[in-house]
Amino acid sequence: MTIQNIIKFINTTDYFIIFILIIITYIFNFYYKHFTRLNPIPCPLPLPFIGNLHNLGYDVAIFYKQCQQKYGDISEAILDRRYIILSRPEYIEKFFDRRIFFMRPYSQGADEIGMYGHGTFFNNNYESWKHNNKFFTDTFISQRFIDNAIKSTNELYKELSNYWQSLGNQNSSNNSSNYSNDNWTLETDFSQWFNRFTNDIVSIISTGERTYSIASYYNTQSLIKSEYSGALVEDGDKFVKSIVKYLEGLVVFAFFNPFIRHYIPIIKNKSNIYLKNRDYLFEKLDKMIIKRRKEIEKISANTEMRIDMLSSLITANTNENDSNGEVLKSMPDEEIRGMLLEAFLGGTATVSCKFILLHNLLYLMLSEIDHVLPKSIDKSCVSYNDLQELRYCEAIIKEACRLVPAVPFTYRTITKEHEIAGYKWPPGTNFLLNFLAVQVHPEFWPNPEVFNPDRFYNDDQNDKRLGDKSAFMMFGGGKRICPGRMLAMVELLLLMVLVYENYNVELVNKNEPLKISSQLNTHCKELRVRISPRT
Ligand code: HEM
Repeated sequence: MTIQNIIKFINTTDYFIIFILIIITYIFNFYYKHFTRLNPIPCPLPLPFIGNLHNLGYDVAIFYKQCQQKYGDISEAILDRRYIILSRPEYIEKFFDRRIFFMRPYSQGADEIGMYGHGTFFNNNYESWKHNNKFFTDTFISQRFIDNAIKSTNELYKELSNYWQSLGNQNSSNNSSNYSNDNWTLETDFSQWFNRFTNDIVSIISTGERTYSIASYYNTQSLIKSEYSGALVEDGDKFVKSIVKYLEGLVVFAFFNPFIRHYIPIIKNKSNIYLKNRDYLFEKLDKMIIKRRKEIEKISANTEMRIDMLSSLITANTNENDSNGEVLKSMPDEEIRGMLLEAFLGGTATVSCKFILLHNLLYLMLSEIDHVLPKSIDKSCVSYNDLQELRYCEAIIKEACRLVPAVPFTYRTITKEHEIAGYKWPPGTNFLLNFLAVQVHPEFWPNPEVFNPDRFYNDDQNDKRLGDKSAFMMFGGGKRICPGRMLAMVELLLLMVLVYENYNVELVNKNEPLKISSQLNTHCKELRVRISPRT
């Protein structure tokens, strides 16, 4: 009997029964594999097809923290694959060994969204990662770039301050008859300003060009418009929104398996929106590269090059030979785009999120700022050395980051057998390093939920655990430690000096919980504050 004849004999009920049998076999196989897996670790029960995706909820980091609370310092979850969740410093320590290059789990989603294999974060090719990482490190840690960042932050702050003053005056003149130029109040959303501020700064440092994104936010709030052309400002607004959207989409591409992304209607639609946003963003970054390439071609050999990462990336290796005398290839545009993308992703929401959560202990913060940088000195001359003296302010930043990490977890995959947390794991096992849970672990932090910067200030506290690098991982660790860490700290300290010295900033709604959510990084959705000049 031919297959066609067999098909003729099968009716609708038979098809239905076959379908049900396939599903039952799949479910049986799924749970068989689950209950006979190597090193079974306590975990929430996964469901066929979706694993533990239904447990993720809106906040991924909270889910991992709950795993620690419910199942202990080692637990596991099935997302696009099995992840072992490590929530104790000793378990994580191994991944911070600077001699080992740990890979990140391969992710088809990261490939689809255009990050896999480029830049550093999702790059598992050691040679290419090393090359790119050196670029980031040279850029963001060199004194020349840091000085440029300080200068640009000062200049941009002046612009921000003018916008606040203008908005404050517009609002106060409407609402009160006895206001004056230095006696105004502005109620506004801090998170919108600083997402844009840090985007503008990272753009200046990375590309030498502004995105005009703070001007764009000012225009949406003000009757008087900024001096920049409408098109530039609109472009800046679209750009910063697209960076934030790209970051938001990363979680869908990193953790949802391809079947769900491609075939489940609501998620498929969302994924398509993120892919469209990727296309816009990549086109924009490509245009920046082409423009700068053309500018560089016109610059004569004797002229000094502008200090920005894009120029360095474009001119890298040109006219140079390797140790064997071979002419080195310059970096392809696709690779440069990957590096720019990571700089924008790393520099936009992470720094701003941290900055806007620094309200606590304002009084102590201000007295240190006034002591190190007396009010009389011109803040636009603040040097890197001055900032290093702000030790209490730095402790505040660290403590805020301990409680609400800007990056609440990271991940690694192993390529050789390793013993971790008392179990032997085969190559290919994926691990989640659960920073959020470790940084409030009661065995390592006394009164973990209490905000107390003294933990990072009092050197003589003699608390051995503070010396344990894996109990506090603001910037991760090992070879893959954040290359933007120095820039991030400088920017945070400088913004603290500039904003809090000159303005009274108070929360509009002191009792309202913070509107934050964590995907791959923590994002502050809104923070309503009341700003007025400090006299
Ligand atoms: C407060 C601000 C910031 C925080 C808290 C932060 C934190 C982190 C953390 C925890 C990681 C993961 C490290 C690991 O896997 O061990 C990371 C990676 C990274 N960060 Fe940052 N970051 C910040 C700002 C920045 C800035 C300003 C940039 C660049 C402009 C940047 C660029 C990167 C890059 C490229 C990586 C990937 C490194 C790799 O995998 O080799 N970050 N960051």
